Amino acid sequence: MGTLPASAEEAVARLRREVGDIHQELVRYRLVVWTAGNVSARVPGHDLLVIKPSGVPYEELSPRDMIVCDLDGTVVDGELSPSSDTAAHAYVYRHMPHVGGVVHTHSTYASAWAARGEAVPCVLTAMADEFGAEIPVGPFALIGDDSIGRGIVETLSGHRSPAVLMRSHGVFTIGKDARAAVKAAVMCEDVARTVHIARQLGEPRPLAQADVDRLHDRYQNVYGQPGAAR
Ligand SMILES: O=C(CO)[C@@H](O)[C@H](O)COP(=O)(O)O
Repeated sequence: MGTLPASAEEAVARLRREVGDIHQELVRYRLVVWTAGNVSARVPGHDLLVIKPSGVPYEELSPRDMIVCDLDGTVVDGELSPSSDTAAHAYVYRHMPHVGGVVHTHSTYASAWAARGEAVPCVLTAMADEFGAEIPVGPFALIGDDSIGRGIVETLSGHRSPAVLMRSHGVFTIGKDARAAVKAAVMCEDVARTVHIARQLGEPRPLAQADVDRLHDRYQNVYGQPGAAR
């Protein structure tokens, strides 16, 4: 096991609290059952990430349980085993330097689209706002090496969406920080549900690309309070 640089200790302590606490949002928004989801955050200025421990019930998570890993997924600081998706999170951080947070869930409606290997079409203004496009499908990949991370990066690189439906598996989202990635996971499940319901009654109508662009620009740059997180 490596050693945690002294220069990272303050940021790690903060991220252990934030990452531990934000897992409750997965429960609150019903994105997970049992322990089937995880959140990580990049440690700014360091090739390190903070991620939840594998298989620990969310109600038992505490800041000291959070694991610090390097961007190869090797544990640097922590007593427990890191999430089984650590390799995927680490791969994303290595190959997408703008990403500060990664989330994985098996949320029901989004995972149903993943089971069909079908992208969620951009047919709602809320999708244009948050995703700026369809929510794409990534390749089927087995857990245990860089396959899932590679599929996430190959699908989302150059794509507006912060969410990808990994075929036959579930949702991975990215964001500038863990909160942004969690929000993307919440919104992904919401629109996956709405579009699924719409499709039971007919074919949803597509949005014009120009309208998608305008809506996305407004939401990403104007919506909410100046300087506040969206
Ligand atoms: O999809 C899988 C396993 O197939 C994982 O995402 C688990 O569902 C969550 O694993 P931990 O983060 O608790 O290790």
